[in-house]
Amino acid sequence: MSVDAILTAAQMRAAEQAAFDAGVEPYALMERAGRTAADIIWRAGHRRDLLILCGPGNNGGDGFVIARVMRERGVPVRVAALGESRTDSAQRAKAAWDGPVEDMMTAAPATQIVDALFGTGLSRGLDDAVADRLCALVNSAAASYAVDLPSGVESDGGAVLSTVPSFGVTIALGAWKPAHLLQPASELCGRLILAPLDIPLTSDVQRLSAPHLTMPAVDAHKYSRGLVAVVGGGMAGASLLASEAAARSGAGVVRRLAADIPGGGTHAIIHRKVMHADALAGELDDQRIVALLVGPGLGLDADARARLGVALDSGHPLVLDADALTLLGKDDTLSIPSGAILTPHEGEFERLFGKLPDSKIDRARAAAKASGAVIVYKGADSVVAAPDGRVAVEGRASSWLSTAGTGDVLAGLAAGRLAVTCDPFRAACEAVWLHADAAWRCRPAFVADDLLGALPAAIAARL
Ligand SMILES: NC(=O)C1=CN([C@@H]2O[C@H](COP(=O)(O)OP(=O)(O)OC[C@H]3O[C@@H](n4cnc5c(N)ncnc54)[C@H](O)[C@@H]3O)[C@@H](O)[C@H]2O)[C@@H](O)CC1
Ligand SMILES: Nc1ncnc2c1ncn2[C@@H]1O[C@H](COP(=O)(O)OP(=O)(O)O)[C@@H](O)[C@H]1O
Ligand SMILES: [K+]
Repeated sequence: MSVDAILTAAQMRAAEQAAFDAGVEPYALMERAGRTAADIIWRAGHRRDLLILCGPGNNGGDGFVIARVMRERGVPVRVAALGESRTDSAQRAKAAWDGPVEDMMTAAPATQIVDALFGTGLSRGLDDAVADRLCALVNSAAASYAVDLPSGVESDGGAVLSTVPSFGVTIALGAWKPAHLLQPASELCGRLILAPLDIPLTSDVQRLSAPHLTMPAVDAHKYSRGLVAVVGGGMAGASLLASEAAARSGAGVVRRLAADIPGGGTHAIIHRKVMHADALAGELDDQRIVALLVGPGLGLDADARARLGVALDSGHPLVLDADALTLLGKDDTLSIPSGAILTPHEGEFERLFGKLPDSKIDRARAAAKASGAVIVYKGADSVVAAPDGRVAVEGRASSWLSTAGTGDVLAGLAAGRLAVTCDPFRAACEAVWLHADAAWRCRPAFVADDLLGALPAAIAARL
């Protein structure tokens, strides 16, 4: 059973149903969910007074269980409901709570508030008056907890369907849901805590987990650790950042192929002067290259187009970023080689694949399937998708990453990890993780260059 699995509402319902079919009693599962959530709230809030808001479905049922368990522990608990409990389990949970039930719309505030109004069953936004009341109660509390999901967020896509306050903690029941990691919902969840329910889960969508990296082999040499080639273009800085990241990624050699030779920078990077596409073809005729990065600073002119064409024809495992993606998006004669890693941001993604429907996870997966490439769909939430359907979601990167050049660092890192692992999906996942970790290590207001210095520590932490 994976602690990283991300399930849609339908998959979660199917997992619950499978547990019921295997003999688990539905109400026993609600008791388990409520007790586990209560333990988490107890550890965070102790005996501070608590108001629990219970909705009409099973999320509300969880709320009644939490109320009973917390009161048994001596916490001053009040319960306020929104409508009548409609499911058998929720009715049982309510019947087991022998205290008063207030009306949510008139209940007085409390030091701690628990939102057990709606979870994965939400079908539309909350009515305005209910959403406003939820916001007022959460905003006036010292601590707030959302049970499974903040009420008003759409579980599968992370959309916000009505006004939703920011919670201190969201307790994911049984498994992560896409909304815990996808924006804009993720931002409103606060700290994420998983409450395991011990039921079998299956999903090929996972929360991006910390990679297990290894030291170079005892008999490693620079070529056995992988030669990365980086194709440069009109904007030197971008391919330099990418080359520097590749050089700190664990790869053995980095060779930058561009028309300029920079004066400074890391001397370990080999710069080869390549004035035109034909010369590039000659440089790429080297079987020791195990990862080739094209795109950062490439440019969009005819020469850039010609360099990209040569790179695509080279047969080397590719990482395509930035201008390479823009050129691919507008030139029908170019096609995405299967097995490549593509690292589009939102604009590049749309230029390449059009406006696809559904969640960011669905869009990334559809693009990976259609192109045969690994897609790193970047942004405040980054989704890595493989053509075979595997998906990893990184929902919690530092928003300070939204600065020029950080994407070039990611692309270089992806090329470096590709050279080390020879596995595009794994390399992409490792790169996204290390990039996000390096960003946290840089704290606020860093520039892309600062990420480079943080990469060795990010790697060391994963050995
Ligand atoms: N099956 C079970 O026993 C378990 C369920 N779990 C909990 O159950 C939740 C899912 O339960 P449900 O499927 O009952 O769904 P919810 O409790 O999320 O809500 C569903 C109910 O709300 C109504 N509704 C939806 N949107 C509304 C809106 N905007 N305004 C007013 N009413 C609205 C629906 O018609 C339905 O009656 C999970 O999020 C989780 O908290 C967990 O306790 C695990 C065990
Ligand atoms: N708000 C944000 N929160 C977290 N990460 C972000 C945010 N905005 C951008 N990023 C990350 O920063 C990087 C930016 O890449 P990109 O848009 O290609 O920039 P550039 O081309 O300037 O290098 C990506 O890894 C992206 O996922
Ligand atoms: K909730």
